[in-house]
Amino acid sequence: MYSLILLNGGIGARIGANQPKQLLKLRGIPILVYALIKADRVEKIDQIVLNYPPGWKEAVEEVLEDYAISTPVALVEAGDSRHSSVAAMLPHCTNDHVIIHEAARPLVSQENFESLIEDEHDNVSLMTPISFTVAPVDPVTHAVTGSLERDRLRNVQLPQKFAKADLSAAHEKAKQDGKVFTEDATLVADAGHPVYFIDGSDVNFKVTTPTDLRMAGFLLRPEEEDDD
Ligand SMILES: C[C@](O)(CO)[C@H](O)COP(=O)(O)O
Repeated sequence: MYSLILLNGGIGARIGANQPKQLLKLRGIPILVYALIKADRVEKIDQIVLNYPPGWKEAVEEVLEDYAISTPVALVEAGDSRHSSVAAMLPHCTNDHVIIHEAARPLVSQENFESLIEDEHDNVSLMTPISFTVAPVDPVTHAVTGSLERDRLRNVQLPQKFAKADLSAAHEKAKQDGKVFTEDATLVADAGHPVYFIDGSDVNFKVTTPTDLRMAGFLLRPEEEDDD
């Protein structure tokens, strides 16, 4: 069985709302609820560890009361970084295998979770091929400093699954080395544990900007409004 670490602790500054973006409503439902509902349907997830931005515990508790999520949910206050949040949530996980997802990806599907679980490897991330070009640059001088081979790059998505022992050891190592990562697949791989990717889906994008918010509202099918 799997514990789901559901990252919900950001304040979503890039959206410019007066509340964390994951509490904003899309088609009448808080963004956070879409991922909760999908995870709740996955038979092999028997625990959800959910964090909340400091000061927003009651608001998140109200959301949980309003939607009938049957999987037990443990609430943990978010740290001041993604690293510290994941590290603080890990000890609450009751299983040896964990899945990490983020509330800001409301278009995740039940199949996304299940394809990870079905994969034979312990440490696996959804990823998609890149359809554009990524260039290394010097952000100060605006000089282009090289080139990257597109076939050897992937857009890292969540959800991801990990052996809890590998994830804990990798977090400890990153802390000791003073290294910062923007997600956990590269953090675990950097610590020397094998990590693999399987195909994600373009639809499972992260809602970061006001434009993303509009696109997500457009793509969320009315069928999903009936799920609560
Ligand atoms: C985890 C992530 O969504 C992978 O694509 C991304 O790195 C998150 O970035 P953020 O700046 O923490 O929103």
